[in-house]
Amino acid sequence: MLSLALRDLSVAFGGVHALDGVTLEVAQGSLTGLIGPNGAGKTTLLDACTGYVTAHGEVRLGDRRIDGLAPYRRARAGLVRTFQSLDLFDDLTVAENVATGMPGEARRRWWHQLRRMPAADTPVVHDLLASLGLDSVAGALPGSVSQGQRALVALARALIARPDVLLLDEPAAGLDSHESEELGRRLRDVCDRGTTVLLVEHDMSLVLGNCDHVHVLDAGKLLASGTPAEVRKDPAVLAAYLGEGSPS
Ligand SMILES: Nc1ncnc2c1ncn2[C@@H]1O[C@H](COP(=O)(O)OP(=O)(O)OP(=O)(O)O)[C@@H](O)[C@H]1O
Repeated sequence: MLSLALRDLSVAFGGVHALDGVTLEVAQGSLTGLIGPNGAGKTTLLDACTGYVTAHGEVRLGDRRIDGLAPYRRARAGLVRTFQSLDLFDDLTVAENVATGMPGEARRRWWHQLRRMPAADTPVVHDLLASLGLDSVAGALPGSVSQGQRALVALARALIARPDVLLLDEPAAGLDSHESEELGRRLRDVCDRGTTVLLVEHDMSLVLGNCDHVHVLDAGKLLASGTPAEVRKDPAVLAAYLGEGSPS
């Protein structure tokens, strides 16, 4: 379990300052939300942390500065992310999808030690599926399970790499309110088991109902930070959301 700290992080796309000097911390072991209106820079912040865009500024995982590392090295260091589109493999089962997230070394170890047992059949995959309530659909194809279950499969595929810090990009997109509540409970559980989580989300109930702390971005800048109760009544946050629906 590690913290994630960003210092003066900036990203420009031509003349667009998608991120403009953002400094914030995701405390070790916390479920932290990152919200903001469309185009605020939330996905760009995840891209900058994971090395998918050129950024200036510092990214620290615990005590280690990682902003100079290639994306795969940041993942190896313990920083793992999901993407807005779930990008599950339609022709692989739920368990096989999750196994694709296993670090190559772990996959090879299982493969050799257990007489060529496929990674998807290993206890580590099935224990993770069980912890997320997916054991009954382990052998199903993603197209035959609910959207809520697909979101959990994407979460499991990220968790199988045993990240210290997990970045989630709109995991509740397309979920109904029951599925979103279920996801919130699962995310709390993930944190309680020792993973630090940064949650980018438009679903305000999910963020304000479950997060320990919330950061708010607007036009590439950090607008506010605080507990859900503090952020909910912050006048600057309410103003930023006018016309998009208040975060209350
Ligand atoms: N590859 C790119 N090239 C040019 N501009 C980009 C690129 N990616 C993002 N932008 C711009 O950067 C700004 C921030 O975009 P970003 O996708 O990070 O916002 P967001 O907060 O994640 O939005 P949303 O909630 O709609 O997903 C926007 O003005 C966007 O148009």
